[in-house]
Amino acid sequence: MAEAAETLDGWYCLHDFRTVDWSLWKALSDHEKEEAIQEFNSFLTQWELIEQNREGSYAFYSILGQKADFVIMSLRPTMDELNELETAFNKSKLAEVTVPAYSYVSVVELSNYLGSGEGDPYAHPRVRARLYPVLPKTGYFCFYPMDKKRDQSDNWYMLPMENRRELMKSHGLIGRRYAGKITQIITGSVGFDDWEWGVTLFADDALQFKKIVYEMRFDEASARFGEFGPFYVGSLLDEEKFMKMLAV
Ligand code: VOV
Repeated sequence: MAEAAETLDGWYCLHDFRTVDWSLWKALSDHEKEEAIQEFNSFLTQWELIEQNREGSYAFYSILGQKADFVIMSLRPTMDELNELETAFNKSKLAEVTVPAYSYVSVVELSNYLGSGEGDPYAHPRVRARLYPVLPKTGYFCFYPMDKKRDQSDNWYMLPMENRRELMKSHGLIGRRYAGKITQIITGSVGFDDWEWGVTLFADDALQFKKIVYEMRFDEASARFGEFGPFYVGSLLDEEKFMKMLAV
């Protein structure tokens, strides 16, 4: 049996994609619309406070195309907290006019392919900053789930550790060329959701998503072993932009 990579696991993660039912939204009175927006803004204030207290983090983006209208990505120390957050939103006035479009459950993950360093990795400030991150508020967001292949001839899980390490090293070198342009959050989802990882990318130039994903397609770790789910891409939202989006 090939040696399993060891993972360091950080905050739990929920990507919650919603579509607005515009007919329902338009049918609300101005007062009801105002109430729904105020209630949602109070969620945003809560999430910001939690982020400032380093008890979790969030990202709020509109989604381009027909797959969804917006996404709330949330990080919390436990799945229970994510469950509470999701239920609280579901009970809100705004949720009444949205339809669930897609969701993804995972946990922030780092592997030991490129070494685990000295001592307790969970005590290391640089590791902690990656396992318990403040999600960037860049202009653009991209999310997709992915697997590593388990075919007869190309089975990632049957490769010796040493080979996988070499492949991840090459993957990491490509990634490093995007330093300052893209921040990646890799979340593991084996046992939690339908794919093995969630890939969330943040950038101020949306074109960099295309560039990195394309470049990685030529790298063996992705070229031979990567299998990909649906892609979601969109722009940063805040109270003001969301109000503009909802204005009818
Ligand atoms: C933005 C840049 C970037 C950088 C610097 C980077 C670096 C690294 C390193 C150093 C490592 C290994 C150690 C660790 O930290 O876990 C990883 C790990 C991983 N990556 Fe990555 N990745 C990037 C970006 C990046 C992208 C764009 C993708 C999607 C691939 C594509 O084809 O669409 C991806 C995927 C992954 C995955 C699924 C894993 C886990 C694989 C596993 O088998 O465990 N990743 N990644």
